[in-house]
Amino acid sequence: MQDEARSPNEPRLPEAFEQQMQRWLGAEWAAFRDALYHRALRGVRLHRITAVSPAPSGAASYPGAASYPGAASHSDAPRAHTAPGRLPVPAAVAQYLRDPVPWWPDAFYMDDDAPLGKLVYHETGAYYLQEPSAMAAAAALDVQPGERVLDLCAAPGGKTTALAQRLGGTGILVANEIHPMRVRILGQNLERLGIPAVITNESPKRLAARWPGVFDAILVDAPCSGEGMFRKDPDARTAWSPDSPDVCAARQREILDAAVLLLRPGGRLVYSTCTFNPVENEQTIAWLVQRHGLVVLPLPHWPGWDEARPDWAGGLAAGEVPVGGTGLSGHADLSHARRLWPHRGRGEGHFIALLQKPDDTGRAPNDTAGGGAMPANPASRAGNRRDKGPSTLVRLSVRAQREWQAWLRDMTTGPLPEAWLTPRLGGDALFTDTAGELPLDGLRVLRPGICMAIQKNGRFEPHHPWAMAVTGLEGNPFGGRLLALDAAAACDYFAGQALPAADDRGARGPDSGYTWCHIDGLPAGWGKRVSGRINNLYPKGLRRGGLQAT
Ligand SMILES: C[S@@+](CC[C@H](N)C(=O)[O-])C[C@H]1O[C@@H](n2cnc3c(N)ncnc32)[C@H](O)[C@@H]1O
Repeated sequence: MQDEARSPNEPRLPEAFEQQMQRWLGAEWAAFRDALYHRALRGVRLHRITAVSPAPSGAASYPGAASYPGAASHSDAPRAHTAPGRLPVPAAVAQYLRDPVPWWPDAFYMDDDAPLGKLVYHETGAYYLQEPSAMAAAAALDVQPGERVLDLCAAPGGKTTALAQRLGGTGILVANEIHPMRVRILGQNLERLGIPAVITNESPKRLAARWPGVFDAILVDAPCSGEGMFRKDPDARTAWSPDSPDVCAARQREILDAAVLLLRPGGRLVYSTCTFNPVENEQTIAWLVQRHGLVVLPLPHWPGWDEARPDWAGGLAAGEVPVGGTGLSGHADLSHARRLWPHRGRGEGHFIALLQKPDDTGRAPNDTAGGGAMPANPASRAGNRRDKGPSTLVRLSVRAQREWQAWLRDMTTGPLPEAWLTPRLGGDALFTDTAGELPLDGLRVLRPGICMAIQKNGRFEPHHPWAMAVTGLEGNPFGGRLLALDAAAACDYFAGQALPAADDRGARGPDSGYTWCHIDGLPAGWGKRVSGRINNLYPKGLRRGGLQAT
């Protein structure tokens, strides 16, 4: 339960942290400290499913429906929009949803002990578990359909999945992560949620050299000293040292230098951290404004979104008491940025600022139209050469294209997305062309798009991410090849067990071949019907026992 005090055995807050926060917060210190010794708040963002009704009569019911705290006072703010094609929230999930999170549609608080991470529906990408304050950064960027969007520090991918929801499959989405292990987790999460993104494993500096001025909107969810995670993650307390904020601030500024280069004139940048220290927050934004001439744009006042502190932007020496009210630095527009405090709102500690890059005339316009010119792509001049690695994608030969489309016709029914008909080849894998004109050559690319199939011994084999790219039964392209699993059978499937071809646990399907396995239209993965049984093609690395049906 969210207000229970934490166990006394957990590590204490670092003393130097306590001292500095006490100096900054003054009279508020006691409330702040008290909040940090309570449990963190938990949240969930629905992805393939919806609990927000398009019409009042169709409303899915959830226990917290009557108590949305910001509904009355924020009715004019950019509130929920429903995504067409989302499925109704299953009862097994609905029972755990509590109050809506005001700043993101179809996002909810949940109890501390809600087992949503262990339900089979989690493996279908029906939702993403995310702490409520962490949903604020993507809300602040307010991505529009068709935009070119970059998530520069993306792993494990929570915010990328929110940005993708706003794009709805339009535009271009690049998720970058510098860390080679973390980029794999990012890949798994995006695949589970069926997100068509280009995933790169690069330093921001190298991306900036390759893609200058390309993006309409960039999220820099910066690596930080993590003070805002102290109550969610006790390890964050032990990892912190008094030097952490300054070390992180230097790294954040390098990342921001690159982000500004990547942004088109007039484009938007959200900078966010999960820490309290002004050196990583107001002072970094003040530095950014002075160095690159960006303008800080106002953000909404959602419940618990406090104005940032212009009076903390002036460069405080360790132990220095900030001068309240008057503003040390003259960056009055820093109050447009927001601080989410654990003792004032319902979430963990975060900082978010929305900035705009001036256009070519030096002004910061409010236009959102059009991206910058794409840099030249040497790969596109390379013709139909088959290079190694997915960062060099080539068109299929005429013959291979014919074979692919014949196989695709056999696998599917009905009209297909253009991207499926004309995939690109990267090594032996066929990917949807998610990057468009964005040149990928010379970059470390984990996935250039959705991997639909692998070419093996002159044949095609469907690949797991393709199964996850589809939601729903109406108009389902795999219409002749469906296998319905009930939640109990899905527990077996995700654990890697072979499924009987037609048993009394709800598994039904066609007689032969590749089969799209699902739970009420939520994707699970591929199976292959062979000699009266169904081979389980769920990837070995993702298999998980002990999942729950409810
Ligand atoms: C706060 S986390 C991102 C969380 C992610 N946006 C999400 O919502 O799931 C910051 C990320 O920045 C990455 N990072 C660390 N150093 C970096 C650097 N020098 N440049 C770019 N990214 C870096 C970390 O590996 C980490 O994954």
